Amino acid sequence: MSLIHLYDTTLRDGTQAEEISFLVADKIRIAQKLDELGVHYIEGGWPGSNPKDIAFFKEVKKVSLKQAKIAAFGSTRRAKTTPEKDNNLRTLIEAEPDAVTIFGKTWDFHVREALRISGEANLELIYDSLAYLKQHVAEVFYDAEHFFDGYKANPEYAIDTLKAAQQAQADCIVLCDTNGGTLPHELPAILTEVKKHIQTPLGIHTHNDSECAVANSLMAVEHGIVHVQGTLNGFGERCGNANLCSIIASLQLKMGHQCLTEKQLQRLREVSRYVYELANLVPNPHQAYVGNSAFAHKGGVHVSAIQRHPETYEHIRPEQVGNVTRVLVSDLSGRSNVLAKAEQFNINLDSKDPVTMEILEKIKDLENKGYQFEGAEASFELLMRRALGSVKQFFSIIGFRVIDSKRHGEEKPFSEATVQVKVGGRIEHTAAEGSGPINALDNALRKALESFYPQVKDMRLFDYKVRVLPTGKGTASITRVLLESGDKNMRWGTVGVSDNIIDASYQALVDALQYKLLKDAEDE
Ligand SMILES: CC(=O)SCCNC(=O)CCNC(=O)[C@H](O)C(C)(C)COP(=O)(O)OP(=O)(O)OC[C@H]1O[C@@H](n2cnc3c(N)ncnc32)[C@H](O)[C@@H]1OP(=O)(O)O
Ligand SMILES: CC(=O)C(=O)O
Repeated sequence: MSLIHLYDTTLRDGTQAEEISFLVADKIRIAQKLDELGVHYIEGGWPGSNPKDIAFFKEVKKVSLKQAKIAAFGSTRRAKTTPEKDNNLRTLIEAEPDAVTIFGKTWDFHVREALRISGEANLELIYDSLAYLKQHVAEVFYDAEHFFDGYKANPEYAIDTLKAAQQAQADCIVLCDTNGGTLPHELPAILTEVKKHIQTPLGIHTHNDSECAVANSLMAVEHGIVHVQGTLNGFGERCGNANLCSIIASLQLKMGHQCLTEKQLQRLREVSRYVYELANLVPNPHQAYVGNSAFAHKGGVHVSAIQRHPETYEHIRPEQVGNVTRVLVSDLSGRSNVLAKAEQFNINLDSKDPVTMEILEKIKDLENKGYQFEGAEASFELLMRRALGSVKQFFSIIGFRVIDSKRHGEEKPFSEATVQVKVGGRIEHTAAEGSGPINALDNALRKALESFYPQVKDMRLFDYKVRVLPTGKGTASITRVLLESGDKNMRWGTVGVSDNIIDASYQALVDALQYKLLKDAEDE
């Protein structure tokens, strides 16, 4: 199978997404990751747009990339000037990239309305901008903006614009579904027609407005396209660009195209998450191939089958893209879920052991009360170990009291908690203040335990989520609290449920502390 060139535009079209903006340093770090992943071209930005993008092209020269080529993006020249005098083309050349990509108009409607010039003048813009760039830059790509809409409106003119790019010796002509409205079944006939007129290698650049960006890209490859543009995680203008993570995995694992090495493909999830991290966005758990839920099995029937053979409910082996199989526990679980979790936690449990059924019934009962263990595996492990009688009672709480007072309108509320903790035969009675009642309780619990277990100081709270369960009881509703705690070695999730938010938080805090002490004791 032919080599498909992967062209990443996360740093350009990706930053056209509403919530995304990268610092220059972040752009450089992402470029390095993309290079390690093995993409062939990295579009770094539009130097004619802003100083940050100019700085990127300066800075990227200082890092040594293993194999990726850096591309700069811009448009054809402005109508009222010549290529030599056009500011945008000048900045593209001054950026000294390995490749330049410029977009031009294909759709006669855009030529009329957006550029307000004649069709003939637009053909000249395309031709002389590309021909000029070819004299200065090693590789020049042409993005035929709105190609599919333009072709549907006026096929002859759309093909003429591509011919102008071909005549100017563009190295690749990229057909863009700029508005993202094209559907996969439309592509084969259009591509067959294009290939009758154009011998220059063809590329594809799609947007996801009809949720078909990846499908359109794959269909295009199936019909002879050799260069695929997209962004990591599908970041991009409006609904986003074609998600390169999905494209790479499908091309390589399902369509037989060697884009990356096997080892590089195994880093797909890591790179996807790295880009989320630098974009300051929470990863989409349901993202194909690389998401947390992509190989997470919840239904008991599924879990039972994957334990017999993973392919029964997994379309690829998750480790091929650096992901892992996960088994979830919920009220949709059967014994297989419990047994799979026991194995994960190194707990010996037999399917015929009555405790297995007891644990399963307990989970279903707790889920019915509002508990959820998918984000609270530490609470679930404690539940299992408690059912088996195999967890040490590091401490017990005799009681707690939380006071939250605001004595007059302008005063900041004051929160204080007292707890009584018993460890062995000793009772510790402590009080602590906090920013709000939960924080005060957290502080008091830790303070009480620290004299017995100094390692509690290392524990940090990373996330605190409260969900009001829909009972229709207003402020008397049941709340579920999910905590994410951690130390220098790991992170763990715990859960509490109550019609009293402080009690729900208390349960999750106590589980978090118990789990920390349990894991530290195991390590010792
Ligand atoms: C499909 C895509 O995603 S293309 C990429 C879109 N990305 C961006 O626009 C982000 C970066 N853009 C920018 O920073 C700015 O828009 C700039 C610096 C490029 C241009 O800024 P301005 O000069 O103020 O123009 P403005 O943003 O209003 O854009 C309209 C101008 O672009 C021109 N233009 C649009 N497309 C093209 C094209 N393919 N070739 C030549 N000129 C074009 C229009 O004719 C118009 O020029 P005019 O005002 O002289 O008639
Ligand atoms: C070039 C480009 O980004 C587009 O047509 O969507």
